[in-house]
Amino acid sequence: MRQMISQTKRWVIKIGSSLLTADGKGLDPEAMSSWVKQMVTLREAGIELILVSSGAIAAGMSKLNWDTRPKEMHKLQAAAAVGQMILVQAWENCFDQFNCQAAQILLTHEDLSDRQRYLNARTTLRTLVELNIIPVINENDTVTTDEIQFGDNDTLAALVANLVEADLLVILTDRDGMFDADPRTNPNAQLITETKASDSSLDKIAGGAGSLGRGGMQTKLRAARFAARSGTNTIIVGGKIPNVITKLQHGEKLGTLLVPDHTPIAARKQWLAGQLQVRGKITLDDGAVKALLTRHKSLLPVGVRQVTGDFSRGEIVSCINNKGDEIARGLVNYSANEARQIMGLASDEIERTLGFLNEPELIHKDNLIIHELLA
Ligand SMILES: Nc1ncnc2c1ncn2[C@@H]1O[C@H](COP(=O)(O)OP(=O)(O)O)[C@@H](O)[C@H]1O
Ligand SMILES: N[C@@H](CCC(=O)OP(=O)(O)O)C(=O)O
Repeated sequence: MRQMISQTKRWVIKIGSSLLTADGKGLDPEAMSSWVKQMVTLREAGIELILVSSGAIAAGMSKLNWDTRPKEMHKLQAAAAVGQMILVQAWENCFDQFNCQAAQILLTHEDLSDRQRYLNARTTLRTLVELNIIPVINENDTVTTDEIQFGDNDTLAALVANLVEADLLVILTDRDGMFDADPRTNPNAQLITETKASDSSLDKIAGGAGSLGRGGMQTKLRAARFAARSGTNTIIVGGKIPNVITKLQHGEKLGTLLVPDHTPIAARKQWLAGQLQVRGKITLDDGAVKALLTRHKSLLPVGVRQVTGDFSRGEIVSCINNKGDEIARGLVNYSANEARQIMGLASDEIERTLGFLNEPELIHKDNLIIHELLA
């Protein structure tokens, strides 16, 4: 299986805060330079590369002499604003040493949730990669709010992997990979070398973050599942292992490899599945559940029993069965109020009831993603 890694052509490499900062004492330029050296070699071997780098808040905290991570959003944002400059300068210096060009991209959730902005981001990234420039991505922390932030860069890296249809997502972190228990609390924990990203037994063993990072193993596992949607393999691995990137490229069995078990889903559905903000819920009757899950049909108003929440046409809603389990998610063709008026009706009654007809379906099958493909 690891030999397959040496055949891959497009990688997203994510480096976490806990790794980038030498124990919270600012950035670790030596480590950064060593990763850059390996990335440049990878690039020279014809592998396209995108870097997702955390560390702005940690670098800012160190510059401001703050010992503990603040809880308040505005202070985190101030630290990120200070730190992002330091971070990107440090990367620029490293890439410069190896005569390699890099570019900064700061993304917000909205850049990936709006279809037009998603397409723009994809084109820009592709252009940079074609120009042999290595994009260095971080979340645009200074302008995000609680509700819309990715929060952890594991999720961001996975959505970027979906965006560019990467073959491999490498998550470099401060542990050698994912262990069968949190190694902070269990010294006998064993490294998991390879499994399916969908393996549900992993849910129990992936714990939260250390003091600097945001997500811990939980968000790395979620990221691997997101990445699996575009057929992307994920390796969670220790960034301090000497020449770790080069070793992975040569097929060495390091870290935890999480493999997808689905064939890649179409780009539009990938985009849909990556949407984190659900605006409402639609409860389906049993017939509609079956039509969606087994016959891959569109959702018609006739199969709807209840509509909860306040959403507009074009927003994302969750489809639930009568037990409240989510079975699908999709882009809705009618607002919540309109959906309430037409639920239970045949499609040819929509126009008579509302006075207009957008579409005969409440959610078209092309805009619907069923639960097995959701995280
Ligand atoms: N099962 C597990 N295996 C490995 N590490 C785990 C596990 N559960 C929780 N962790 C914690 O996750 C931390 C890495 O995540 P995090 O602190 O968010 O780092 P990063 O900044 O690299 O994203 C590790 O330091 C470890 O303490
Ligand atoms: N965007 C933030 C990263 C958030 C974060 O802590 O992410 P991670 O260390 O990857 O869990 C920053 O640059 O500080």
